[in-house]
Amino acid sequence: MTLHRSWIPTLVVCMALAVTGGCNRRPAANDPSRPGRQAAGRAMPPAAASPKDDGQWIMPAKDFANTRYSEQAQINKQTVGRLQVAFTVSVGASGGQESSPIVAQNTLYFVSHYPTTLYAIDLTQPGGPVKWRYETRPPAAVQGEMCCEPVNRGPTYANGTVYLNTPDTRTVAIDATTGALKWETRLGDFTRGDTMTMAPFVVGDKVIVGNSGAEFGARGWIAALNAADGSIAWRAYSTGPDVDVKIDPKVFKPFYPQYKGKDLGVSQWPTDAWKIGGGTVWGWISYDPEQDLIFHGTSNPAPWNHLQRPGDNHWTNGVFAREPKTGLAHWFYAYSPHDLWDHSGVNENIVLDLPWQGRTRKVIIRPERNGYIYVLDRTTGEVLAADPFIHITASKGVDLKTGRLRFNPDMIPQAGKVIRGVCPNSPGAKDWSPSAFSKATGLIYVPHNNLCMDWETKPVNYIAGTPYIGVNPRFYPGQGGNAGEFMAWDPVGRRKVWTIKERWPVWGGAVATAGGVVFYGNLEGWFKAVDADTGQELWKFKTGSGIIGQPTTFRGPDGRQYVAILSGVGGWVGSIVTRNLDPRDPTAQKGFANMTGELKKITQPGGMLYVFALPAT
Ligand SMILES: O=C(O)c1cc(C(=O)O)c2c(n1)C(=O)C(=O)c1cc(C(=O)O)[nH]c1-2
Repeated sequence: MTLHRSWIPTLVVCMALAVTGGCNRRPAANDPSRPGRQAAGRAMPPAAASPKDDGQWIMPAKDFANTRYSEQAQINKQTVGRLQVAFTVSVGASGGQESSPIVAQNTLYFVSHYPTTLYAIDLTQPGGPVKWRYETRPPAAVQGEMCCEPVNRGPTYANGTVYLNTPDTRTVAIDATTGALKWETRLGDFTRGDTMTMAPFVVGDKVIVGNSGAEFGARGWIAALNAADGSIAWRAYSTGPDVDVKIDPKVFKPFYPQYKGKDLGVSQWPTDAWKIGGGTVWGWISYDPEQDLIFHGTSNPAPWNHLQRPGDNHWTNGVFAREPKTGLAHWFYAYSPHDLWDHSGVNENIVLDLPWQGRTRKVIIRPERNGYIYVLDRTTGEVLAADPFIHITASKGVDLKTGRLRFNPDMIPQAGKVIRGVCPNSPGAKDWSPSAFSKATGLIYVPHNNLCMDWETKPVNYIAGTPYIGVNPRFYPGQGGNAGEFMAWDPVGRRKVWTIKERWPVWGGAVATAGGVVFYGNLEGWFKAVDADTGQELWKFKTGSGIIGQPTTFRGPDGRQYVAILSGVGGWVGSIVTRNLDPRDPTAQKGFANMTGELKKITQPGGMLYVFALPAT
């Protein structure tokens, strides 16, 4: 663990006070439950987007603001060392387990890797028996249509219904009590590379979902289904004419001039290339109830080989603010216009009110794949800051006047040349693995990577339903040799506060709690609790397989606090293990096999839910 210099005095004081538990008590002014909390000089989500914790965890990101913060504090810095397994449940499938275990009405729900089964676990009974399971049974052929394994990022709960997506593009609504199917809606054609892995996001009476498949030339979209019957309320594409993108000039007011003009989703592409141009919506969605706007990312343009698609490739690799009821876009910002490196822009946008130059700004904060942590004004899409959080060679910063990423001219891929030392690589400084924001510390906890690559472009033809990439990449760890990190970032001071170096990319999510503890897992299978202020390791448990899941924490029917995590290596980073790939081809696993051969010796496939609690007294 590396502690940044400015925090060393605090740590020394903390260590001196440790006997009295001094550092665990926050000053009253910092109490997140205190009225007027926005004025405390630290970032804070708006109360409507992150209401007081009721002990449940009904959506993967915990709340509309995407904080992944729990006010449960039974498990805290003093007690966490006594955490033990309360029960385990087999997932019934191996392959990457990315689902969050969500909790509503004394039932825990999660979705397995393919064959994508939804489980309901009874929390009122000892040992967590399975109440019911719902098998979605996607066709086996879909497994070959997914870039990074047929993973699933979890179910979501609203008003007595559990919603999930299937790899073959169905959104399914299940009665939360009985496990009976309420409705299912098919949204695409997986034989043409249209698939789904993301967790649905419910706002009011709309279930909002998006597709995967940019690596197969799928055209990206986000859609809202009516919760009552699954009918499609609207669908907005990430490429093509304004009418398809749901851009209406009367409503769409982007901050920067490069987003103004008619049908830029057509003109910023070679003829017809937008039809197979990616921009899928496979990541996280957040919501600001004050403005009644959702924020969602769009993935990389297809193919990865940028020589085949001159132009800014609107509206890929950016973030849209949209009305949840109509889908109409209010603003857009592109993190990586004319993407060079598969810097798929779908990471979480955490909704915060941030003290900024003497006033409070309404922002979203976004740790981005290209290596910068962005602060955007969420009312306009203006970039307030874009600070690097890892060593970057691929670009030279973001021009805050124009909002444009400044590519490093020495690194621009050319035909017939291998570009070496590109940092970050294509999974980026941070892939989908979601961060947590703590209302207690005001810090953002970011699971991320430290990876670089060599990149060789080669022409590729589009053949529906087959990979459409056009690059031979080769990945390796970045500066220092550690391929992953887990860091605490101060959004007000705009600096790393501490960081924990991990040998492998950190591919799972994080949870922060009022107990001053942060949880995350690593690819070796260790599930860890660290001190939210200092990063000091407080507890760890070795699960049966590498962890790429999202932890959650909740209050059980017995009044005790529980922490849940799915273990099960896989996803892009772990498919060398689950698919038993041959590491002698350095470009296999889309470049990862060059560095993940050893992972096969360290962990094995296998899916298991682990639920931890303090010993009952
Ligand atoms: O552009 C896309 O459509 C798309 C989809 C997915 C996915 O749905 O899993 C991933 C990616 N891209 C991607 O770029 C990526 O790094 C990635 C990692 C993973 C994973 O589960 O480990 N999925 C995906």
